[in-house]
Order: sequence, then structure tokens, then C-alpha cells
Amino acid sequence: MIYTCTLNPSVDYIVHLDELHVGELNRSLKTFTFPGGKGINVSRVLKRFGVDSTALGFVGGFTGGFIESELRKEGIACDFVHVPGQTRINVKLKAGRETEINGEGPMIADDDATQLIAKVGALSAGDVLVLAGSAPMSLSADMYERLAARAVKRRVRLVVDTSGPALEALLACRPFLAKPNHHELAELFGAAVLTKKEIILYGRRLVERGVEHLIVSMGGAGAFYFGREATLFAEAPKGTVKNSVGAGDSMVAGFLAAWASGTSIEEAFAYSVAAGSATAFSEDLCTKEEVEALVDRVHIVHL
Ligand SMILES: Nc1ncnc2c1ncn2[C@@H]1O[C@H](COP(=O)(O)OP(=O)(O)O)[C@@H](O)[C@H]1O
Ligand SMILES: O=P(O)(O)OC[C@H]1O[C@](O)(COP(=O)(O)O)[C@@H](O)[C@@H]1O
Repeated sequence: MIYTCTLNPSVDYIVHLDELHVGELNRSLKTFTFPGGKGINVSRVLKRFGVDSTALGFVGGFTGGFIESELRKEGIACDFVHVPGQTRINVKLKAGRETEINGEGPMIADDDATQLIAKVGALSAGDVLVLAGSAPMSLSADMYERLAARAVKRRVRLVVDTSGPALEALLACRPFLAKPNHHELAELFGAAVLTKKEIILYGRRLVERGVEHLIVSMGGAGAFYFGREATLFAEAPKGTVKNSVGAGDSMVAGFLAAWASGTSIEEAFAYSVAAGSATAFSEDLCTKEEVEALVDRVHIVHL
């Protein structure tokens, strides 16, 4: 069974504008409202690929209610801890370039954190737990480590998509899959930007340190895969970007869905890149049909 854990879910409010005039009244051309947050996006994309998962995390207020009811409509099982505050709204402004304002998230009391840790403590050996996204500021800095420790004790496979010190701590738990983007990888190694050579060097180093499968995404420039058996590179297919929010989460879901169906690592990586790009080329997250129409255009290079 796959579980996704989103400590800080969001309602993603996508606003399209011709141009953004800072400090003036702007009127939108069209708007969209989606349930968001990294683990939640992974659950939504997995469902589109026919893979069931249970969404864990914290939700609260009318925004939390919206997320839960949208997920249930899509047939996704939810086992959230309900908190007294309000799930954040993340604003994504599309005016040529994408500008994002991600909220800080609600107060999480110690009792609520303990409840979530107990849910993870009840998972079974062989389950997959996706730990993804930022944590609300009120949570203790070691929340991810505490969840990972419980999961590892239960012999649960960890999938990690976060950044900064939380990513560093989770990488030490020998995750099954990690998917930093190149900025997050650079931050991990104390650099502002990385050349492709450096990405390869650091990617291989993380595999040596125990990460089983590592995908380093680079937006429109494609992605690297690092594993014990192979180092792969794929360019991203070209297309018109409509909304790249959730592209990274779609990669995680694409890799997991393909791996769960028993494909080769090369095929799982190609499917993952196609899923990321298909999401970037559509308004909401990718559909299975969109990914399958793109996957033949993903060419894998062995390094
Ligand atoms: N402009 C784009 N054109 C084509 N594919 C894209 C584009 N942006 C993202 N993607 C696809 O989505 C994947 C993840 O995107 P990225 O922006 O690196 O992730 P994250 O959202 O985690 O930062 C990329 O590896 C690529 O396959
Ligand atoms: O938890 P964070 O880092 O604030 O990110 C939350 C945001 O990330 C998303 O999950 C999208 O993530 P990606 O574009 O990296 O795939 C949005 O749905 C959400 O608004």
C-alpha cells in the first residue's frame, strides 16, 4: 500500500493574467482552484494511473474541507489529522512568468503531531510512505525525522521530496526514492547553482550514501536518474507550458506507478519525466493518456 504524507497541504489558487502590475489593481483572465501540496499531488496523479494510495497529513478549516472532499470525489482514501486552524491557500500567478506565494500553514499542536506519528507507526513492512513538501512553521524541526524513524522501524519504503535541513535528515534514512530539483541539490551541497558535471558528482555521492533511486529534476532542461546500476539522463519533451505546479510531484508518482507495475528502471524514469512534462503542459495535473502520448518522446541516455 502507498501512503502520502503532506504536513502542509494547500488549496492552490491559480490566477492567469495578461500582465502583472505590482501595486495596481489587476483583473484575472481565468482562475482555477485545486487541492494541492506535494503528497496530495502524488496521490492524485497515482489515482489517474490506476494506483491507490491513502493521503495522510494535517487539514483544517474550510480549505481543509475542500481538499478532503475533492480527494474523496476522485476516489482517494484520506486519513488526515484535523487541526483547529486553516489549511493555507497558495497563490500561483501566471502572467508570462510564474510567480508563487506559498502560505505558512496552520498551528499544529503537539497532540496533533503525535496522532500523525502514531498513524505512520501503524504502517506495515513493504508499504511505501511519501514524505513531501514543507512543514508548517509551528511543527518542531525534527518532525520529518520522527516520522521517518517510525517508518524505518516498520520496514516501510521511504520516498522523499522536500528541501533544506529536512531533506538532509531524510537522506540519511536511506530512502527508496528521493527527488530533489537541481536547486534543492545545490542547497544541500552549499552551492548557489550546479553544473551538470557537479550534479552527476553529487548525485552519485548520494547513492553511495544509501539513496536507492535518486531523480534530480531540472524543469524544462529534463532530469538525471542515479541508482546503483545506472546513471541516466533525459531531456524533457518540448511543448507549451500551461501550469508547471505539480510537475515534480507528477514525476514522483510516475516513477512509483511504473515501478509498482514491474517495469525496468529505465522505463520508470522515462514515465516519470513524461509525467512531469505532461503536467507542465496541462492546466491541472497530468492524466494517464497525456503521459502515454508523451513517453515515446522521452529519450534516455546512459552515462
Ligand atoms: N518547461 C517545461 N517543459 C517540459 N517539461 C517540464 C517543464 N517544466 C517541468 N517539466 C518536467 O517536469 C519535471 C519536474 O520539473 P521541476 O520543475 O524540475 O520539478 P519541481 O516542481 O519539483 O521543481 C522535469 O524534469 C520535466 O520532466
Ligand atoms: O510545501 P511547499 O514547499 O510550500 O510546496 C507546496 C506547493 O507545492 C506543490 O505541491 C507543487 O509542487 P511541485 O511543483 O514541486 O511539484 C503545490 O501544489 C503546492 O502549492
